[in-house]
Amino acid sequence: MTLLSYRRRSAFGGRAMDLMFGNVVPLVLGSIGVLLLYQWLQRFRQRAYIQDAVVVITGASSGLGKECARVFHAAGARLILCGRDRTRLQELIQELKEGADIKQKTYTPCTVTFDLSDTSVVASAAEEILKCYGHVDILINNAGVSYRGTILSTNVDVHKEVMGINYFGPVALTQAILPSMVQRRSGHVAVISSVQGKIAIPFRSAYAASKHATQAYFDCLRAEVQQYGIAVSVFSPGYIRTNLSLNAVTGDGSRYGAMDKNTAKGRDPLEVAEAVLRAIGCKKKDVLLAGPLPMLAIYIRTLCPQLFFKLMASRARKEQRPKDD
Ligand SMILES: NC(=O)C1=CN([C@@H]2O[C@H](COP(=O)(O)OP(=O)(O)OC[C@H]3O[C@@H](n4cnc5c(N)ncnc54)[C@H](OP(=O)(O)O)[C@@H]3O)[C@@H](O)[C@H]2O)C=CC1
Ligand SMILES: CCCCCCCCCCCCCCCC(=O)OCC(=O)COP(=O)(O)O
Repeated sequence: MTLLSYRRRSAFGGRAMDLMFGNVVPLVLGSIGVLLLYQWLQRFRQRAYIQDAVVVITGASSGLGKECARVFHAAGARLILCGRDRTRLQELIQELKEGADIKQKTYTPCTVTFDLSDTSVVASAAEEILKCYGHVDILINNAGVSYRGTILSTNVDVHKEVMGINYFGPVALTQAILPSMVQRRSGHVAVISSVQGKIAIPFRSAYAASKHATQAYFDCLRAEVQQYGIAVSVFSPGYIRTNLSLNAVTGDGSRYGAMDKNTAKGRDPLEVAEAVLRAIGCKKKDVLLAGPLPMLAIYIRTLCPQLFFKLMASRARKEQRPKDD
């Protein structure tokens, strides 16, 4: 290497170092700073959105609804807890009071008890809800029931019962609360649907149908009420470790009463509730809270329906075999 080429090279290296420390490093550090600031602002906005907000949660007496009550209470929301069993709701309020963080401003929740399957009482329940704080900021339609059975052995009344609780109940409650949100030009309606609102699997006809109807109704609602400043979030979780399978109804209307393996191995309801809180805080519209397999199933159903139908038919044959035997 000649002296000249060595000098040229070291001059080039020097310029590269100048460029690096003069432009690239400040640019990278600046971008990281902007990103962190953006994240901090997002978190601040999410917290401010929930703090003092009037939040209604249906099905708050157990499972996901109970955990939603915990996380929204801890975040400073003014809760109105709904369910059919006043005693269980009062027990939850006691638990929330005892576990409250003294650094966070929290409110003692109100309760409104009613049966969602009886649409004739939903309007008066909504009035009672609206009387608590004069308005509702966030309505979380969480209450629901599942079903297990073959279509051949299922009474039509069971389909009506499941549709009543999972679909007509939330529709009636939402429509009773909506006018007050429209009047205020503000509000947020959320619903806990399911992966089964996007794909239908065998032996869940009544449940999957009710969740597909839910997805469709709330998608229409989102489009219609955005102009009034009202947000709509649809959540589609996969299996969650709750009493859902125990409380499921069967084809003859009796309680299924067993803890399914998939439910027992499902996600922790507290973790799901935290994801619901975060997503509502940033007004997410459609939130899938499921693992890779249900996600893959949704893609296959959309992009390659013939394969999905084959897979489901084979699943139906396999699952039915032990029962037939
Ligand atoms: N667990 C899971 O794997 C998944 C659940 N989901 C959905 O999450 C939601 C919550 O279910 P989850 O917590 O798992 O199940 P749980 O059975 O633990 O809770 C269901 C809740 O709904 C309430 N409820 C049921 N029927 C009625 C009714 N007729 N009127 C009023 N309230 C009623 C129950 O209240 P009460 O005390 O009065 O019985 C209970 O609080 C449901 O919509 C479910 O479809 C979605 C995906 C997966
Ligand atoms: C050749 C590629 C193979 C890929 C296989 C993909 C097909 C896998 C099927 C997966 C089905 C997932 C079903 C998930 C159901 C679910 O999470 O439901 C949530 C619930 O609401 C639970 O209610 P349930 O009453 O059924 O417990």
